[in-house]
Amino acid sequence: MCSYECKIGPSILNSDLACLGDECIRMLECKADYLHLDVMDGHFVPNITFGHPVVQSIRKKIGCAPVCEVHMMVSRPEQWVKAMSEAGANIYTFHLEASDNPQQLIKEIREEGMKAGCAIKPATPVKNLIDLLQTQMADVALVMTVEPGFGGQSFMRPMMDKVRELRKVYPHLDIGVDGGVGLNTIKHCADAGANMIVSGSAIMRSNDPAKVIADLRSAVQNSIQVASLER
Ligand SMILES: O=C(CO)[C@@H](O)[C@H](O)COP(=O)(O)O
Repeated sequence: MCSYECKIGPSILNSDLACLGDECIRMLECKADYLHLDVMDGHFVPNITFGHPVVQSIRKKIGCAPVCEVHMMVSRPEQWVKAMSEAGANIYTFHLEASDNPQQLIKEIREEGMKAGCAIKPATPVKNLIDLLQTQMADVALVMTVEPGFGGQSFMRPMMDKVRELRKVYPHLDIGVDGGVGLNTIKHCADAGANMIVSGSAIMRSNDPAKVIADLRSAVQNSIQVASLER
């Protein structure tokens, strides 16, 4: 048996932000496993979204059970750990490129009661992330499959080599992909070994988001099953 499970996390970046709370509820009703909340500061990436006050409002609206990952596309990610934990985030995913001391940051995130995720941009070698994980294990490794900053970009298939490499070294780790992931690209992600699937426009812009989520899930589950049989 494979020891990782498929989890689908809609990115709400491309939703109607005027009704963000309702959009989050809609995604959970469509059987999303978690919500992926894109936090951007206009410095680490050329776009601005929202911070911990909005995360707190979302938490109030959705209740305490649903899992929220905050994807911190910000410089100095260590400065928001406590605030995001108090706002109700469950997974705090920072960018390796943005942190001076990622080992320490992972410890601080856990001390605040959250899971720690570490993301890498397309130009960052996967070796940098593996080196970090060898010294300080994280809970989630997130491979960006677009340049972070905007939804609706094209999937970068060469990033699957990074996912494959991570899966080879860490058979039990939660490995995420983020950017341009939809029904046309999910098989590449699933076959490479990704199990946390962040998908924005493919879900949010569909007339039947529940079906997109179900189809993404079965693609990943099929690959997990095949991988189990090959072992
Ligand atoms: O973090 C990001 C972009 O920076 C992503 O979460 C996107 O928001 C995903 O949207 P799609 O590429 O799936 O439309």
